[in-house]
Amino acid sequence: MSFRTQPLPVARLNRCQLFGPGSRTALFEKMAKSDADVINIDLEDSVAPDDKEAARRQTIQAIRDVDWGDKTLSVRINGLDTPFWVRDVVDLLEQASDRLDQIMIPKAGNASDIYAVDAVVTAIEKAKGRAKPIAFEAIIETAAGICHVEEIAAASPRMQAISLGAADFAASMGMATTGIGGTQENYYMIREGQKYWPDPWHWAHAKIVAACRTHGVLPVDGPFGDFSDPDGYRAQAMRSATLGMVGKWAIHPSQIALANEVFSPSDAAVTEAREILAAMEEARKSGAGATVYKGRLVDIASIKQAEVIVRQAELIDG
Ligand SMILES: C[C@H](C(=O)SCCNC(=O)CCNC(=O)[C@H](O)C(C)(C)COP(=O)(O)OP(=O)(O)OC[C@H]1O[C@@H](n2cnc3c(N)ncnc32)[C@H](O)[C@@H]1OP(=O)(O)O)[C@@H](O)C(=O)O
Ligand SMILES: [Mg+2]
Repeated sequence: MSFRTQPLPVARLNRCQLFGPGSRTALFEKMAKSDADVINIDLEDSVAPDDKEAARRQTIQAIRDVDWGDKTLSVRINGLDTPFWVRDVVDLLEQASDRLDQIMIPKAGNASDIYAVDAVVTAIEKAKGRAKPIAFEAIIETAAGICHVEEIAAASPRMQAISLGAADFAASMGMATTGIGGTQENYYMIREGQKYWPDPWHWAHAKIVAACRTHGVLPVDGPFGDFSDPDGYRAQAMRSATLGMVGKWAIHPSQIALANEVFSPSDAAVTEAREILAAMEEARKSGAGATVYKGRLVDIASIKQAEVIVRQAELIDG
């Protein structure tokens, strides 16, 4: 292990991030009552330009008036290339209550983008004496963002999560698809007349996980646009969980249970993880560094793998 140990991310559940436009006030109570761990009220791409002012005002009101329970409450501001983002940040910090936990920065391209938002947020927090510091999450959804994902993850102590925004990412990369997440029709291999569809987002997901784990940030899978395809959503979520992601966005309430299912370790997985830890403790007592568990090698690395599962289970059990 490098001398620089790997920091742990914030200890909170992030299995499902439910999105809803700040312009659709009728959804706020439904979002608050949902089983999502994180709520993202959107001021960006699900809000039409003419509705930006009203969406911002309605969102600030909802942060104050709606009972969001113990959810992580996050607002996606507009991109730094728009005329809206500064006013989004200033009004959220000056007018919304301390219930707001997090700001989501879309289309993050480099550390300077995070720095710019951090400078504005920090100044207003100091001016207002805000007790609870605002956390940040960023979306990697451009070619620049994936190239600079590590500096983005390290750009501020406020950084708590990073997601892949598949639609904008595909557009920025010039990918020949209009799909949002999941396998893509023309991205296949063929062998002996059989088609096999690999995951076109795999490399970006893996790069985001590596940057996040290096800097103690939660890696999260972004949207899956076809909410009439639960199997496709679940398959994408399971691939992301296997790669080390901790959750996935829901762009429709029907996706919440799917995300919670995939990103909550099964009872069998938790039992196995605890048994592996017990087997390794026995090995340690006998002075061994490796042992056999159900016919498989387990060694000190297996402890860390098992601890990931047990930690997640303990977060869920509260
Ligand atoms: C692409 C990436 C993104 O930007 S994703 C994030 C931004 N997008 C959004 O926030 C979209 C969120 N979803 C919606 O706005 C809606 O779900 C919908 C437009 C997709 C569908 O709405 P609707 O037709 O009203 O849905 P239903 O009739 O099926 O609704 C059934 C029922 O559920 C309630 N509902 C609908 N949506 C939500 C929601 N988001 N949260 C809570 N409740 C919701 C609806 O009111 C109905 O309730 P009822 O049964 O009580 O009537 C991008 O960044 C990238 O990848 O680059
Ligand atoms: Mg986007």
